[in-house]
Amino acid sequence: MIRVRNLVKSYGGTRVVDGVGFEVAEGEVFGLLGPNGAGKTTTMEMMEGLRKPDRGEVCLFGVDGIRKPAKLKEIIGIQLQSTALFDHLSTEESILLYGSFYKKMRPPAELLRSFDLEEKRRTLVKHLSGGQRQRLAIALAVVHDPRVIFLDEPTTGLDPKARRALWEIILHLKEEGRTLFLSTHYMEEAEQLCDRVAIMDSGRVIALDTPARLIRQLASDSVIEFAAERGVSDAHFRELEGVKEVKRTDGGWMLLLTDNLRGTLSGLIPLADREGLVLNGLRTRSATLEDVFLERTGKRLTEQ
Ligand SMILES: Nc1ncnc2c1ncn2[C@@H]1O[C@H](COP(=O)(O)OP(=O)(O)OP(=O)(O)O)[C@@H](O)[C@H]1O
Repeated sequence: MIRVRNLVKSYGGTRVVDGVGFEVAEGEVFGLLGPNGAGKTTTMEMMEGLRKPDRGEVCLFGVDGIRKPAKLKEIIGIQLQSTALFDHLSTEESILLYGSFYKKMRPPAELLRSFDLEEKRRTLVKHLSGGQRQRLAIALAVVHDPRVIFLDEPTTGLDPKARRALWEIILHLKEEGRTLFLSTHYMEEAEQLCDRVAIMDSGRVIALDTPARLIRQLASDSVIEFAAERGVSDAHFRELEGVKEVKRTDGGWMLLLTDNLRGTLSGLIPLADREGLVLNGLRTRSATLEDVFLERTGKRLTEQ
């Protein structure tokens, strides 16, 4: 089990991690979800023994991560936001090199197979695609068969196909019984992969539960979005049947959070006619983790 208690880290008088704590069970996929700068990487690096917290406790499977960071090395695998790969080594040579850093090593052929890199065995790292590089970075993180794997925004910058391929790999690592700890700012990724998520904002955990329970706790189950137009006051929208909240995002969207999609829509159309609203980009969707973040912080996790 992983136990983190009251982690605190400041830079130049600013607390970037401000009393973070949670527990992660063995075999769980646990996600840290939050916008850029929320403190996800700093939290993870303190858990990995790479940064020293000002205060707090980290215990991973009985190892005190703060006092005994060297002991952590054999039980954790880390894929950093930009794992340093050697461009002039082949995929297989990279695996052999990283394996030589540890007491125990998984057979390279098995790793190449599970990460779908068999055909790229002799290919130099510099010739790999973004998705292949990322798969190699994770293969290198598990070369010594660790119990816990840390993945820092593993799919950032990948196209949807490569992202899905990586999700398969992450779920396979879970099936092998490993504990996975990942950070992401993609709510869909957190919903798909994580058993539980801690949502972070400004150095604090503002919500922690399974994605389904977090979404269920919302007052509204559906969202109506359209391009916001000036001139119509929010009060008009608040009066529509079912509307629980009205938000305008920095990106120029109007969001109506409702527990009665049909009722709100049937009031919205006549309102638009009356007020001369165009309702550009009108769409409806079920509530997501994005809305959990929005409800708790008043901000959007990712601007569209
Ligand atoms: N070594 C450092 N010195 C000073 N400030 C730092 C340092 N490392 C991180 N920070 C600041 O701490 C805050 C949290 O950064 P962190 O990288 O943990 O956030 P994050 O949630 O992982 O964001 P991202 O998704 O961008 O990686 C940011 O404001 C960042 O600028």
